[in-house]
Amino acid sequence: MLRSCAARLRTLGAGRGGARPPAGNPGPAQRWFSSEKLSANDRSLPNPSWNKDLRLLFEQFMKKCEDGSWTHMPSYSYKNTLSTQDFTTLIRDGKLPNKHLSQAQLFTRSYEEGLGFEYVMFYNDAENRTICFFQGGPYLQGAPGFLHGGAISTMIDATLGTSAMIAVGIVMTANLNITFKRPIPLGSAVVINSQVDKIEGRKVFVSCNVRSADEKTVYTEATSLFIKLEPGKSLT
Ligand SMILES: CCCCCCCCCCCCCCCC(=O)SCCNC(=O)CCNC(=O)[C@H](O)C(C)(C)COP(=O)(O)OP(=O)(O)OC[C@H]1O[C@@H](n2cnc3c(N)ncnc32)[C@H](O)[C@@H]1OP(=O)(O)O
Repeated sequence: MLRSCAARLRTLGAGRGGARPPAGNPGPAQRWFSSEKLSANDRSLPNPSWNKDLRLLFEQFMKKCEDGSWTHMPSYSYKNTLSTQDFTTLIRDGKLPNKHLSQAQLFTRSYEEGLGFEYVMFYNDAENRTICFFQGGPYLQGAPGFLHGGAISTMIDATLGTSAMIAVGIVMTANLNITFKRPIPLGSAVVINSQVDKIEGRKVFVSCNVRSADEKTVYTEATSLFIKLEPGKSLT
């Protein structure tokens, strides 16, 4: 099952809004999410810290991958990989601190198993949607017993950013507007349901809500603007 989802994922191009790479010439989006070489380190698969709800949601959506309507997205810590090289090559910015880059890894994958961000994302091509199932661990506490607002904002940014990247290629967050409606209990599984609302030139408008696993409680709502990066343009 895992293999069939990964195979479908590899057919995704650099994005609907952008040009798809020619066959046999994988584009950057394929490399970020492809499980070809790194599957042993895939952090989006269940581990013992996942609670019952997170496992159930994962299993439900892996089943939905079987008919090709949804795609499971592998996820890695991106320690000094091709992905970050793609990014630095794209923006051609000599001022990037290479000394730190050698130690860099993806923020949301930098905690030990169960302590920080445990999550998995699935993507629906026809509906333009990315869904993230997320369980915040004990190191992400804000108010006692609840998830820190910055932690949920991080996962919202990551989910919306993934939606935007699938749509157009490499993007950065230009703005992110969040309404916190209810606090999220630490250790509970939540569903971040995002969609691309509109693409205007390099601007990608995306939105999401965050609900409890049973969908009864709406915790958070957000809208965001991502900008597709212009090759060769310095950002600093
Ligand atoms: C990447 C490889 C990793 C691979 C691994 C994969 C990992 C799996 C994925 C996880 C996903 C993570 C997602 C996290 C994503 C971040 O965390 S990004 C970090 C936070 N964001 C930043 O640091 C961005 C800082 N800002 C900037 O660098 C620049 O302002 C931007 C956003 C790149 C835009 O700069 P620019 O390309 O020069 O664009 P610019 O020409 O100024 O504006 C273009 C248009 O957008 C409009 N615009 C720009 N900014 C705004 C704004 N704030 N409000 C409204 N309009 C705006 C302009 O008015 C203009 O409009 P038009 O005149 O065309 O109508």
